[in-house]
Amino acid sequence: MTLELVDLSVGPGGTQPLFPPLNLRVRAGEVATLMGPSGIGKSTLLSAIGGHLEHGFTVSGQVRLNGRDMLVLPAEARRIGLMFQDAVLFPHLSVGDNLSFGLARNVRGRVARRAAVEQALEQAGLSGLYERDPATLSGGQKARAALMRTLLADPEALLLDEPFSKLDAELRAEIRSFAFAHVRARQIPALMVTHDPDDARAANGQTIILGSEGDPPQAK
Ligand SMILES: Nc1ncnc2c1ncn2[C@@H]1O[C@H](COP(=O)(O)OP(=O)(O)OP(=O)(O)O)[C@@H](O)[C@H]1O
Repeated sequence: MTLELVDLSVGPGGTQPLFPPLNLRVRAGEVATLMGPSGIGKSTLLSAIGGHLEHGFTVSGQVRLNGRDMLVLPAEARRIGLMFQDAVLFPHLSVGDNLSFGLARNVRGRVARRAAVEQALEQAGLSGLYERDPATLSGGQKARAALMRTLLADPEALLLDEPFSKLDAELRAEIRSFAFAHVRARQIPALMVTHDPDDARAANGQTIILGSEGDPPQAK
């Protein structure tokens, strides 16, 4: 699986794009890192790729996943998973029901769905916590559960928007390697926005600096 961005640019409609057209090819199992000054448009770019661009923004160029053009598809048809720093578990659902919510629709039947969630909980080191109230989980457990919920949808690419920035240093390293290990095991391409050079080093893929050609970020 490969994620390709071809001359991709994004901007508020009717004005200059936020950054020069971007060309990028992220290979299967690679975590590519996207860095750049605040306000340059990193999160907006991820939203365009995932299909969650806010009203009023326009996108030009192409997003190709396994050769298929994504920009013509609605977000739910793109099979692109998103993990961001404020990813929270739904407070009114148990931990297991949170994961079940993410589970791909093609897993049918109560028993099969329960088994898939139990297996995911085990992979995330959360065995036995199906019925738990998410509020009672530790920060690391919550982060692993949120990532598992995203992965259970069986995405063909993963977008990470500063997903570790609210975790302390030790947890950050743990959750980071957990996330990257899953990207490698599933052989999906991943694109991560971060301000932390340690994240980029750990990702060990390409690093793209938006706005590195001297273009000033747009005024906020
Ligand atoms: N809903 C919105 N309406 C209008 N402008 C917006 C909206 N969301 C973002 N912007 C503007 O678009 C530009 C890009 O924002 P974006 O959040 O993508 O930047 P970023 O590079 O991810 O920044 P940071 O590193 O601070 O998260 C900024 O100038 C921002 O003010």
